[in-house]
Amino acid sequence: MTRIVIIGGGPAGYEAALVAAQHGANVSLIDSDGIGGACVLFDCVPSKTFIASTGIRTDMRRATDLGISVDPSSATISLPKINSRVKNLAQVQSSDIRARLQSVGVQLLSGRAELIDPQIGMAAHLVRASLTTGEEKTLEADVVLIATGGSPRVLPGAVPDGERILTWQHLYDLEELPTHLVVVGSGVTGAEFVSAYTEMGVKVTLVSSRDRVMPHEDADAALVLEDVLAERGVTLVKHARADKVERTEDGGVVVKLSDGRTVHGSHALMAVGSTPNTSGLGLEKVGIELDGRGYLRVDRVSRTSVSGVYAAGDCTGLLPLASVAAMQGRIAMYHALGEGVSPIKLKTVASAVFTRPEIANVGVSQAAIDNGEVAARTVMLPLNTNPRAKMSGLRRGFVKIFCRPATGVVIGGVVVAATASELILPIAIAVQNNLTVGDLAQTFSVYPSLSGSITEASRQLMRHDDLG
Ligand SMILES: Cc1cc2nc3c(=O)[nH]c(=O)nc-3n(C[C@H](O)[C@H](O)[C@H](O)COP(=O)(O)OP(=O)(O)OC[C@H]3O[C@@H](n4cnc5c(N)ncnc54)[C@H](O)[C@@H]3O)c2cc1C
Ligand SMILES: NC(=O)c1ccc[n+]([C@@H]2O[C@H](COP(=O)([O-])OP(=O)(O)OC[C@H]3O[C@@H](n4cnc5c(N)ncnc54)[C@H](O)[C@@H]3O)[C@@H](O)[C@H]2O)c1
Repeated sequence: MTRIVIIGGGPAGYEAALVAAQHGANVSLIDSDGIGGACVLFDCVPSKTFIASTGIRTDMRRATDLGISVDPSSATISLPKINSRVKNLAQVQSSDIRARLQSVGVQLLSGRAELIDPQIGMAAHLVRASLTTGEEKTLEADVVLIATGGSPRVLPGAVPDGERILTWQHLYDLEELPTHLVVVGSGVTGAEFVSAYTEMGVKVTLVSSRDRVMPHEDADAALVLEDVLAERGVTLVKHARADKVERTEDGGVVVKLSDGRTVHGSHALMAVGSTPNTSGLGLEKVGIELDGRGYLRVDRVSRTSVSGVYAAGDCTGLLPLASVAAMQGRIAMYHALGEGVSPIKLKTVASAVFTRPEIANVGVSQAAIDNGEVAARTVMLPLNTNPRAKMSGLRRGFVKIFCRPATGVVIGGVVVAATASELILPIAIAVQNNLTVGDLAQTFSVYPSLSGSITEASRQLMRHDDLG
């Protein structure tokens, strides 16, 4: 029986453990923070739960347009109740995963793990688990999976104190909403929290090192979001690199920018990226070197350079998404256990930014098409032409679809809509399965529905030769 030791219990680790145990391996999983990892306990799941509460306020604000008057400012927000809901849901999710792992026979250990091979090049590896009980346990493994995730990046001049200078992991401990939140960093994390706190009625300033929000996302989508945020009163400070964040005498914070400007607020949320959890793992004991940014290098089946040692998830820096982490973990186990496995394909990964409106995408990007990397036919259909959007009072958003010029095969798309994270699926299915715009166009969509814009956009993209 193959002995597998997994270090880290986030999506990469727990999905790998489930697959490996179901394929008959003897699996031990060691995690220092709790089953579900940072994803379930501190990052993805809590943020989306919090955003679900803020969405109620968005709907209240928009209700007036539909003829129902509710005053969002008179609605009482109980932050302690929202926070305890966030934390309870995370714990429940963690317990559910724990129960599933136990039901398939995975041995769960709570503590920190490191490799302790006595010499490089051993056929089997040794892992020492320093358990939270104070005991130490040494496990022998034919296969080790490192799935240790990442942690919020800390700027030397802006060390979070958990009270006023915060990482996203501190937000659910606040007893009151900030009066003026300064969000430093305009990546996906920053954008999601700017949107969420703005919808809660909090004054928000966004400090962006670039000239726009979410520089890595679709530029048209980012523009829609910038418009919405400006309309909601968000101040965007562009080309602004934060050097320091300090507490002020009045109890607030000041963000000091590298060009001498300052931004004052009641709280600062540092959303300046993450760093991989790859120190203290004993990697030198097996002969693994990290890349220049501290990530573990892996190939498309999650192998490191050392036989029997795999890595998956945010510690590899491949694409920091829960879905990708889980897939990397599963692929590692299929490969290690000799099952047939296809290398991971990032071109088919669908992802979403949970702002209001949401932004979702899959496949090749508009930027890759515009700069000539990929040849494609493209269409962008504004949502305000969609009957269902009009009925629901949705003014903003669009559907973009990209297809191969000759064959009409769908290679990517972007959706900006309140429910873009759901609407992206038909395009993702098309990309994954090499379907054509003809296939999408000939599919019945419900009338009236937002997904009707996907079939309509596909029709607009069809040429006579797509008709088959
Ligand atoms: C604010 C935020 C929101 C996000 N929202 C989304 C989203 O909506 N959708 C999405 O797909 N992705 C989202 N992500 C990204 C997603 O959370 C990560 O991609 C995902 O958590 C990666 O999973 P992982 O298994 O690699 O690591 P993690 O979830 O970080 O888990 C790693 C675990 O390993 C443990 N560990 C570390 N070192 C050791 C050690 N030496 N011994 C034992 N255990 C150890 C850690 O304590 C942790 O529990 C979000 C990220 C952030 C920051
Ligand atoms: N909904 C989701 O799926 C979701 C949500 C959050 C995060 N994520 C994942 O996590 C990844 C990382 O996102 P992120 O936003 O946490 O990190 P990021 O690294 O993408 O963005 C951090 C931003 O902070 C800026 N920055 C860095 N130092 C700065 C400084 N001193 N002053 C001002 N700005 C500074 C950077 O230029 C960058 O734009 C995403 O690409 C995504 O894969 C996913």
